[in-house]
Amino acid sequence: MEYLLNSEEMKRCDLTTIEKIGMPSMVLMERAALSVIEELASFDLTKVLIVCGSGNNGADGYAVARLLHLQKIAVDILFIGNEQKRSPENNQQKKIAEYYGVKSVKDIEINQYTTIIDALFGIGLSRPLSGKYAEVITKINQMNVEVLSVDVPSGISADNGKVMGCGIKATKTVTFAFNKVGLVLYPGAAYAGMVKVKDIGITEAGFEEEFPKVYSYTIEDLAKIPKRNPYSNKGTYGKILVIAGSKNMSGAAYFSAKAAYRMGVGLVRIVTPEENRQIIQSLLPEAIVTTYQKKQLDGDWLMDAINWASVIVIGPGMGGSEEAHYLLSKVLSISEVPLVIDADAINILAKEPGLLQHNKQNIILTPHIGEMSRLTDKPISEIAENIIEVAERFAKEKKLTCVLKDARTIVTEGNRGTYVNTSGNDGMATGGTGDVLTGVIAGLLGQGLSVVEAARLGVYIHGLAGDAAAAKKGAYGLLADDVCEAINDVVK
Ligand SMILES: NC(=O)C1=CN([C@@H]2O[C@H](COP(=O)(O)OP(=O)(O)OC[C@H]3O[C@@H](n4cnc5c(N)ncnc54)[C@H](O)[C@@H]3O)[C@@H](O)[C@H]2O)[C@@H](O)CC1
Ligand SMILES: [K+]
Repeated sequence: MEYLLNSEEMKRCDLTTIEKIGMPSMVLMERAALSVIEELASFDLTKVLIVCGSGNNGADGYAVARLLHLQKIAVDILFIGNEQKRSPENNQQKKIAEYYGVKSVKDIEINQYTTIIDALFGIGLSRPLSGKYAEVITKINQMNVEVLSVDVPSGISADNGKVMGCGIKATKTVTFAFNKVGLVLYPGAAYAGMVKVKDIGITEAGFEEEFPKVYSYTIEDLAKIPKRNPYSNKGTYGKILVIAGSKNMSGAAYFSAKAAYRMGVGLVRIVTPEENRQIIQSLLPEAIVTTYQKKQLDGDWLMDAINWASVIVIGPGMGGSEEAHYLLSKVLSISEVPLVIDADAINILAKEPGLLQHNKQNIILTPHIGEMSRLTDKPISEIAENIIEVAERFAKEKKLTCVLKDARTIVTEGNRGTYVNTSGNDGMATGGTGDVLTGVIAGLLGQGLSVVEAARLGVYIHGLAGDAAAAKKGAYGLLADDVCEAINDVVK
């Protein structure tokens, strides 16, 4: 697990470390500068320019300049800011750098530098950039030179990854103590380049009682996958009912069901229109197939299927027909088991939110941004820009677990910690991968994970499977089936 801090949380942690724990600010800064030097090993240091602002991010820049200068590396400092507004540490670092004879310049000479170090703004950025700051950032971005950003690419909000007017496009960002939300969410993640989190002596002790709200998973979290039991049978690992597919649309049911099997469940039963029987049975003979015909929905078969299941997936490829509507309303009103609601079932809910009145607080809803836009009546751009807040508010209001799918998928119950997923790649932006996700989540539910844990871990595993598949086949031609097949590279 990795915490993702916002600037307020990081500032509080800095302050506690300095004032309560007693670690001197200048010691932290020296370690910060040394960690930047370590990460410069792969850069061409023939001639380095360090752009410094007037706060403590700029102070880090002066310290890096001095350390490089003392290693006999040619380095210039360009100060952009207000002399009167320098922080105490900035003044002190400037004085030390000047004592050792580090050179300052007044402007950037194009084509002179092989590396630029960006120490204009870090977590202290508080408003959009304009004037001389915007000018220098635009100039740096236009130069064909590698850039290392100190802590945060200047102009990117550490809170949410938004570009505040303009932002440095870094090759690498060296961030201190903990990763930041704004380096993980887009567009910030794209501006940050490769992100390295460096220990500078600030630890979780600095959180005191109040831990950061947002976090991500790392490979160690795979230990949360339930262990297999040597004394078990196929009923032990869950009975998953997948209500999916419509006439001419059988793939979604197949992907969801197959992913659940790949994730380790014992039994999967697919409920789908009669037209899909043959194709599903030949694609996935392991599945039990129950089919229905138009206008033949009533009857014991549906109750039997619902009562049989320990987990239900509903929606993939189901369409918006009367039958789909009937199935969803039945499941929502009768079922007591965890539900994964996706795709067409989400669109039905968007039109008829009253169907959620029977919500037994065991629902995982997995909208992508377009579906969330239909659910909330908000424009897609507004959702993309406020992805964490939108997911949290929706989950809290509807009392469910929301999996808001995007390049960085959010998983939240609304009031506790919020998960931001960092696994996965752009190859997964292809038809069917969402169906695979429902199967992975259902598989984890079937093996006993809580609703929110299955959602978080499912999203993480699904992304890792996408990464494993892309490593083998490349991102361009990735198919949902490749992601499905790669689940077992992740879960062994
Ligand atoms: N001892 C410490 O406090 C440590 C601080 N560290 C560094 O310090 C940074 C935080 O320092 P600060 O809190 O001083 O913040 P910054 O250095 O990020 O910037 C703050 C300054 O920029 C001004 N500012 C904000 N937005 C502006 C805008 N749009 N246009 C013009 N001016 C603007 C603020 O008024 C303030 O003067 C971290 O990102 C990190 O790099 C690290 O060295 C770790 C230790
Ligand atoms: K910076």
